[in-house]
Amino acid sequence: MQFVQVNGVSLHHQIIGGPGNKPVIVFINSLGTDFRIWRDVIVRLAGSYPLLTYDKRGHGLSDVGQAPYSIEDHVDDLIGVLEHLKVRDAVICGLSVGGLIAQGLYARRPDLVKALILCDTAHKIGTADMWAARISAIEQTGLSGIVDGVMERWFTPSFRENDPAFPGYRNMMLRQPVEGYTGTCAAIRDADFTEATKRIAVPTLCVVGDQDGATPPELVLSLAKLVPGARYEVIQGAGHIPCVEQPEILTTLIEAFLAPIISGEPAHG
Ligand SMILES: O=C(O)CC1=CCC(=O)O1
Repeated sequence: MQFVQVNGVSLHHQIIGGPGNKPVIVFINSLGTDFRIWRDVIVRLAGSYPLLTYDKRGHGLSDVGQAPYSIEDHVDDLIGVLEHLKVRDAVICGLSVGGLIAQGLYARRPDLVKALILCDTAHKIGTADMWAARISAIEQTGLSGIVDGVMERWFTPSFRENDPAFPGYRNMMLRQPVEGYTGTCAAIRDADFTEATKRIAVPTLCVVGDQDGATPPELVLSLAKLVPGARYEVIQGAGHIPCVEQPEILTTLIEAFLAPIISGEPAHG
């Protein structure tokens, strides 16, 4: 178990070593999940790249700290983890709110970022009213009152009906600290990277599940169009969390995106 104290909170993370001449790939999880969602991607990439996963504050085994949060709080934490581990020039792979944190990291500390993988995310996710309604529903009913609606956005009907892993991921959401969850809803509500994304100057892959009910393909395409030269890919047979539902396809896309960057060839959109 690896823990680091940054900005007054203890953050749970995991490093899996890899070749010293390759950049570290840093994975940032989504709202209501912990870093176990990356497991089936990590096992496929292990040995090829150094890999870092962590639980953002209010999630997993990390402390909750003082909620509500801003995206900048989450960015500060990530900077703290990267500085503690002396990681620079990393490939930052963020899912959903993790993608907002990735965009915020690039805006603040481009020196830490070699490339971006923006997975099922956007420059702006949802509306202020939508997030206010979700926070208020949770205050009345707890996470159990919203979990079924969230699962419909996270996973395809086939995964929900047939995959033995589904109940485990439902449990994962239900077991997140309520304050950490609503605190991060507030951070998403207030985040807008529409202007910042236009200034991204590192190779960027935008990828989305074809059945994503939270950040649908059209929204992720609009993100990809904002980022100069970004590559856009749609994963068939996945909802909002392709690292769980289609890890093989996502890993192949990540490897294909990174290969020319690592070998020094130009990456195209
Ligand atoms: O909970 C959802 O609807 C999906 C989601 C939105 C932002 C995030 O990180 O996950």
